[in-house]
Amino acid sequence: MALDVRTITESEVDAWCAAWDTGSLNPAGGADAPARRRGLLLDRTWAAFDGDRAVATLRSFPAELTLPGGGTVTAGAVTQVGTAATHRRRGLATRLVEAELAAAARRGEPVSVLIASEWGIYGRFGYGAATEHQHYTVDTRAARLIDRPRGSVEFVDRDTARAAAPGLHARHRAGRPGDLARDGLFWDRLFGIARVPGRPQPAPAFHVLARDAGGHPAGLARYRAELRTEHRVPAGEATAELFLAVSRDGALLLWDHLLNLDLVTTVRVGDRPADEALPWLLTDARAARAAERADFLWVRPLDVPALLAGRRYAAPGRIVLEVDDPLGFAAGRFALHAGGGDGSVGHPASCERTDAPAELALSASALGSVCLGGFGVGALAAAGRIAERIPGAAARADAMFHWPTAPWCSTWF
Ligand SMILES: CC(=O)SCCNC(=O)CCNC(=O)[C@H](O)C(C)(C)COP(=O)(O)OP(=O)(O)OC[C@H]1O[C@@H](n2cnc3c(N)ncnc32)[C@H](O)[C@@H]1OP(=O)(O)O
Repeated sequence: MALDVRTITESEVDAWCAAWDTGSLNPAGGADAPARRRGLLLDRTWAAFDGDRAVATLRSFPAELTLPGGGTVTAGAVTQVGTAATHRRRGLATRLVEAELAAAARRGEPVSVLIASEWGIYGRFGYGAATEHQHYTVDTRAARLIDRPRGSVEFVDRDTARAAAPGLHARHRAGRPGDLARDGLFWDRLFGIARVPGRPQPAPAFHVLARDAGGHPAGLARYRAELRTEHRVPAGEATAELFLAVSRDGALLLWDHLLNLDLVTTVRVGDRPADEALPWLLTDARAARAAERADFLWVRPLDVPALLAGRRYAAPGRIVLEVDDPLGFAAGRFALHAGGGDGSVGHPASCERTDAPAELALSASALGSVCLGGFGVGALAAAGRIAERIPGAAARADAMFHWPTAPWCSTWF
């Protein structure tokens, strides 16, 4: 029987959730059926059907993605891609991804984004790894901050923290390429107000709000502590589930709080940027150990002019790019011209289709990797993933595309 790929109706939500549970190998997910319905946009919730049985899933939602320089584009954020083990390697995920990409292009979304469960899956569809993250473990006995923080930190209840979070995050993401806007449901789930389907309810946690010397909110952390001893010497661990600082003072205040918790000798903070400031805030950077640095957000360009003209560039310049895209969305030759502006947040740019000779040739996936400034054009060219048609073009583009703030997306979806 032919396998049908289409968006679902309201009456198919339970079947879709069950198919995702099977595809993602989670036998416990079904218990959360009502919680799962929240956040599903039916016209963006796809399934492959074998007869009337859903056997593969994919859904998306619109999310604002910050570009270098603070501009934003609407991204189609793709998640819950899964195929039942009985139906794998029959092209179902391919059909779902391609259907979603075509729909995203019709909706006018310049990019599609996702978090890849495995590196090897999504490059073939034109996605490229664009941001990185890493986890930190800090030995509080060795960690001393270089400056005394100015301002204050107070414990707040969960609802106060929940109320402060969106405003702080909006300030944070304005200056951080690669981050995504978060909706109310995201925050409700993070604070344990709404259930995260298929996962245990988060354990209760402490919330601290940092205020700068002027009394303005500058940071927010949510953390839990596990106390234990080694030979009756305290050896507790604190783990921050949220560490959101919008200024140097905000970061110093939150670190000062966490690193000085009595009975705690280890502080863990996950999902930090590639250019995390913590080591530079310590008198001994080795007190903070980074681990598991890895790709996080993958970007798939769909509308190249909208994407490239939406960001700012570190250096002025002109470059003609030839983008190879077997699916067609991003294919073509594009003239990018960056210049002007006062340079304080990079140079604005124009980007349009051109017949001029190409200077650099790259796949849609490679463009996805370099478009936020995290991975260098030079590095990809050296690896043979970007081809120079004119000597020196990669170095020129590298200087333009590089961005001083590493792209970072700490938003799991
Ligand atoms: C954004 C997110 O949701 S990430 C979550 C992704 N989902 C998971 O990891 C859940 C477990 N895995 C699965 O459900 C499935 O294996 C999927 C969704 C990854 C792939 O589903 P399938 O329907 O089997 O994919 P499909 O048949 O379209 O395969 C397409 C191609 O990708 C390749 N491929 C599929 N999975 C992988 C993988 N894990 N690693 C490398 N290549 C892969 C296939 O070999 C195939 O290549 P080919 O055409 O050259 O033979």
